[in-house]
Amino acid sequence: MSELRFEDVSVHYGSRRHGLTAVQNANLTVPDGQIVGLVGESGSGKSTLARAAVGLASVTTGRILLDGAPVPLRGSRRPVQLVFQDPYSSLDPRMTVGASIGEAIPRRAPVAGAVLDRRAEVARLLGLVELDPDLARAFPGRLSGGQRQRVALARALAARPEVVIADEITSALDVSIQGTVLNLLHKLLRELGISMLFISHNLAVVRYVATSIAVMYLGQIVENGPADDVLGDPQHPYTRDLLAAVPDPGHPPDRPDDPAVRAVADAEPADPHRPPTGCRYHTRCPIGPLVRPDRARCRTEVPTTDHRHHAACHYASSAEPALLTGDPTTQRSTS
Ligand SMILES: Nc1ncnc2c1ncn2[C@@H]1O[C@H](COP(=O)(O)OP(=O)(O)OP(=O)(O)O)[C@@H](O)[C@H]1O
Repeated sequence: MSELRFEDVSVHYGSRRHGLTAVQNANLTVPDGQIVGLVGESGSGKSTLARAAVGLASVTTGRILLDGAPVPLRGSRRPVQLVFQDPYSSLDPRMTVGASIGEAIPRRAPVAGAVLDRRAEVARLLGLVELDPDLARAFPGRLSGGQRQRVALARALAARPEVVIADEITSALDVSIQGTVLNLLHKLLRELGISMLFISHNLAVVRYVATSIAVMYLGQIVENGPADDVLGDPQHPYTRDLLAAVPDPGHPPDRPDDPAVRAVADAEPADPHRPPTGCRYHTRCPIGPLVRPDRARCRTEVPTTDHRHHAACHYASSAEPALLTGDPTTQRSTS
């Protein structure tokens, strides 16, 4: 069993007065053997949550647990591994692929044959990520982006992790290569029984791999549940907006002459140093006080996440987004 659990995790950067809370009270579970997708726009705190799980960012409050115990961050056993977005900067250009992967293999007692063992282990790891073992002698400069990302994955697997956190690992790749890397991930996790937190700003990619999905906005997880529910019946207006942003030829575009569309489009992006009070999305929300003055509570009251699949919105059950229904005064009130 390998379950990664974030319990009420907050991460604050900088000084108490002038810093910024990049993650606030995040609760998230990556169950054994499952892929959980974490989505949200740039700056929402996804990478910070990932870095906190491996000790690269300090947890200010809350706990991160692996099977109920704090994640080991020191020593040779590193059961949670992070794979970064950029395969160009995550590999040392002066080291061969084999040396890079070999370096990540935990040290064992220095016994005769250990060098050979290590070489065999590097070959096994390259095989796992479907690369030719001869590439061990190559330098990263000779590899394509997709090959580098496979090497980065092999490095993570060298530690025999129980959980892998993949942070935007396909974002820098050509679309044609993204699919093969995603298929490889699927296969590996099934074969090795590894759990995964898969971070992406791209809902279409997350939809492809994840069994459940958490949505982050401005440091908070605003919706969380089984992938089919979150994608098929999104409750939080931010999730709906993310979904609407995924190109869908069968869907009519928003009407730019709609006053609600204009009000939301004209809204200033929120400042993470001074996040909005109440619901953090209220300054951009298409069903909030921006277009519905009677929903002033969104400005002051923090919504709880007690809806069907955990959406932090006072009006989560008001199914139609204002953007698509036009005149806000004719909308059904659910308050
Ligand atoms: N080391 C740091 N010091 C101060 N602020 C930081 C640091 N790292 C990130 N931030 C800030 O924390 C917030 C969350 O950033 P984070 O990188 O976690 O978001 P993200 O959702 O992963 O975005 P992206 O997809 O662009 O990486 C942002 O406002 C960012 O500017």
